[in-house]
Amino acid sequence: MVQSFPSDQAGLYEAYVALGSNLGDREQTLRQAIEQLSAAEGIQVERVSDIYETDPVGYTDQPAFLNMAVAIRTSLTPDDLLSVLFDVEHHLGRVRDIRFGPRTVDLDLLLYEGVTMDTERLILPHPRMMERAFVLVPLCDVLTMAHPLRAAVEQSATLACQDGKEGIKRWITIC
Ligand SMILES: Nc1ncnc2c1ncn2[C@@H]1O[C@H](COP(=O)(O)OP(=O)(O)OP(=O)(O)O)[C@@H](O)[C@H]1O
Ligand SMILES: Nc1nc2c(c(=O)[nH]1)N=C(CO)CN2
Repeated sequence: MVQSFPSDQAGLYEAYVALGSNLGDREQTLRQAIEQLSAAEGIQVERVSDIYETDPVGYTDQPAFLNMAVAIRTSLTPDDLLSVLFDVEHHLGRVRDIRFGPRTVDLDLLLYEGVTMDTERLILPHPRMMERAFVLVPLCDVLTMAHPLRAAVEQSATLACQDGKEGIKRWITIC
């Protein structure tokens, strides 16, 4: 089921995207990904998190990641937005082989307004976001104070970090 809620800017919806990279020049790749998102029709990048260096989670025999998140406004539907994320991954050389394995870049759609959906191609909110400090800590940077999920995200991020399962350190402060 898809639910949509009115946005405060006509025709533009608020969405949050997580980015990760652990192959090649990770920082440059993340910056290129954000440039490509900004250049895409129907997408405005509103806020950019700091970049964090994080221990690999899940499949651990791989290099450390750089992770970050962005808040965007978009006129695209969730499905069309996901297609843009796939295009950016493809342009930046993402090859899909090992699930949870190393990648030049990974872009996940975390939240799109108040939409909840569960299709074969797209699940919203992202099904694994609340258990991943490498997602939640950067997300806290770009969620506004007014966002209804902010307190829950902050609490989960704190717990995920305290558990000590995920080493995460601020790598570069963007602004
Ligand atoms: N919210 C979402 N954002 C991105 N991809 C999603 C989402 N929901 C479902 N998918 C689907 O998940 C599939 C696998 O995505 P991907 O290769 O990025 O997984 P992964 O990065 O290895 O693992 P994870 O999804 O846990 O980050 C994609 O083909 C996509 O269709
Ligand atoms: N630290 C970290 N670990 C991961 C990451 C990631 O982006 N950062 N992505 C994964 C697959 O989605 C699996 N594990």
